[in-house]
Amino acid sequence: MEDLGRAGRFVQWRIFREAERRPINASIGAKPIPTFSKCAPPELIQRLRGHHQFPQTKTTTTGMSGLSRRERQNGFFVNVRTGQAESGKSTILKNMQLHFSPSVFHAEAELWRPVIHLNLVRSVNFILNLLSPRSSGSTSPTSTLPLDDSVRRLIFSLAPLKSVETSLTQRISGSTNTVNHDHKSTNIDTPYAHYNPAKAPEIAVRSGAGWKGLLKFRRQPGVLSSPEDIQNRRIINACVDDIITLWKNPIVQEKLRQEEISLKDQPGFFLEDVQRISAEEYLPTPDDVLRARVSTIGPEEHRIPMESKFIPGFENGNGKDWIVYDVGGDRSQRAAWAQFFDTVTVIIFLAPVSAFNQALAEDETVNRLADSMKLWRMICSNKLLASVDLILLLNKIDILDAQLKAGVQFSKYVTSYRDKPNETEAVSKYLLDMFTALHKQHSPNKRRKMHPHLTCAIDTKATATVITHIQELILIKTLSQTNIFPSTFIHLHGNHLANAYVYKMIFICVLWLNSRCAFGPLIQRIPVRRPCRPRFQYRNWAK
Ligand SMILES: Nc1nc2c(ncn2[C@@H]2O[C@H](COP(=O)(O)OP(=O)(O)OP(=O)(O)O)[C@@H](O)[C@H]2O)c(=O)[nH]1
Ligand SMILES: [Mg+2]
Repeated sequence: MEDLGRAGRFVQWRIFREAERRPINASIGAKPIPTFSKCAPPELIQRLRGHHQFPQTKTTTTGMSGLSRRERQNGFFVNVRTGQAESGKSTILKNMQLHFSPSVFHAEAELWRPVIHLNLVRSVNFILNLLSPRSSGSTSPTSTLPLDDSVRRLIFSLAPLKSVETSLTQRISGSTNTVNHDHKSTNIDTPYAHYNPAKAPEIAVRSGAGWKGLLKFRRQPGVLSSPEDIQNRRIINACVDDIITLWKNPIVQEKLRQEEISLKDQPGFFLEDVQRISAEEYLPTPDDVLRARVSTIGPEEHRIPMESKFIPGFENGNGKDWIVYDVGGDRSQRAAWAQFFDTVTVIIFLAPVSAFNQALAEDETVNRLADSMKLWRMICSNKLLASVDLILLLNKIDILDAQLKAGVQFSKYVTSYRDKPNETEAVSKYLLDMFTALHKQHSPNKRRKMHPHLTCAIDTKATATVITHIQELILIKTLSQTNIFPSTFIHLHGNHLANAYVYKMIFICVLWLNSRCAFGPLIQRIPVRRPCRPRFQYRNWAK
C-alpha cells in the first residue's frame, strides 16, 4: 500500500515515468509527432483521484459579450487570446493594459491588493494544512515529520488567516457558494485530501472587469478601503513575523522538499514579499499585478482604450479601443471560444513551454505540452480561422530556463527530443519547429503566416516589444481589409519587423485620414469582407 501510494504521488505530479516510456519515432517536418512518455495506469490514476481532488472554487461564468457582432467588427483592434489554463493569457492582457492604457492600469493597481493578499494567505494556509497532523491524505512514508513547539505555536498563531482567506474570497468572488466550498477546502480541520498536494489552491473568479467591478461596487464612494479590507490587512500585518518565520522554518522546508512541492514556482507566490506587501501603505507594483493569479472563468470582453500618446491624430482622446477577449483555458471553458472566431482579427495563442513536465489539472493523464500542441493544431486547422492571423507566444520561457538549468531533462518527458542538448535555446528551437510544422501541416490556408515569439509575460519590457509587433501586425491586417493600399504593397512589407518604420508611416497616415475625413471615421465605414460563416462546432474538436 505504502509503495503504491508513493508511486502514485510521484505519478500524479510527474506522471511520466521512466519505466513506462514508449518511444515512438517522431520527426520535425512534414508530420511532427512529438512523443511523450506514456502516462500512469488508469487504475492508479483513478485511485489518486479519490485522494487528491482539486478544490472546486469556481463561480458562475460571466455573461457574454455585451457588444453586437457589428460593434465587435467596428472596433479597431479585435483579438482573442486562447491557450491552455495557466498559460499566461490574462498576464498578456495585463501587459496590454499597461502598454496602451498605463493610467488605467495604475489606477486599477489598488484593486489587485486583495488578490495579492489572497494569494499570500492561501500559500500560508496551504503550508499550515500540510503541517497539520490531521492531513491524512499524505501517503508519503516520510510525511510524518515531528513538529516542534515553535511550529505548533506558528500553526496556532496563524490560524486567524483562515478567516482572512474566507473573507477575501468572498469579497473577490462575491459568491457565498465559493466561500463555503473554499472554506471547506482550506480549513485546517478538513482532510488533506481536499488539496492538490503539490499546489496552493487558487481562486477562480469572474475574469477581468467582473471582479474588479464588484470590488469597486462594494466600496464606499470616496473611501479607498472597505472596513473588511482594513480588518484583513490588520490581521495579515499582525502575522507578518510569524509568516516569515514559518516560511524560513527548516521543518517546513524539509516537509515541502519531501512532498516534492515547489511553492516558489507556482503562480501567485508572494511568500518572499510578505514584509513589503503587508505594509499599511502598500500599493501593488506592475510586477506584483502581473504575478497575481486569478484564474479566468468564462470569456470576458476587455476594451483597452489606447491612450493618446500612442496614437498620432488622436491627442484629444478619440482613439480607437483594443477589444480583447480573455477566455478561460480550462478544458470546460474551451467550447466558449468558438463564438468569437468569426469576428476576430488575430488570435494570440499562448503555449506554456515550461509545462513539459506537468499534467493537466483537469486530467492527470494528459501532458500539458501535448495538450497545448493539440489545441494549437485545432486552432490551425479550423476553417473559420483560415484568414485570421495567428500569433504564437511560447510563454514562460524563464521557467523553462530555470528548470533546464536545475537539471530537469527535457528528453525524459518529450522522448522524441532524444539526446539533443538540454539547453533553453535548443529546446525552445525544437518546440518552435514543432509548432511551426503543425501550423504548416494543418492550416487550411497555405498562405497564412504565423507569428511566433518566445515570451516571458511577467517581463514587461520584453513583452512590450511583442505587443508592439502585434499592434503593427493588426494594423497591416486592417489596412489590407480596407483596400487603401494595394494588397501587394501590404504583402511586400508585411511580416518584416525591419519594416516597422513603413508600418508606422502607414499607421500615422491612416489615423490622420481617419481623424480628418469629412465622411466620418474611415475604418468604421469599411465593411468587413469576411463572409458570415456557420458557427464553429465544438464537437469536431474532440476528434
Ligand atoms: N514566471 C512566469 N510566470 C508567468 C508567465 N506568464 C504568466 N505567469 C504567471 O502564471 C500565472 C498564470 O497566468 P494567467 O495569465 O493567469 O494564466 P491564464 O492563461 O489566464 O489562465 P486561465 O485564466 O486559468 O485560463 C500567473 O500567476 C502569472 O503571473 C511567465 O512567462 N513567467
Ligand atoms: Mg486567465
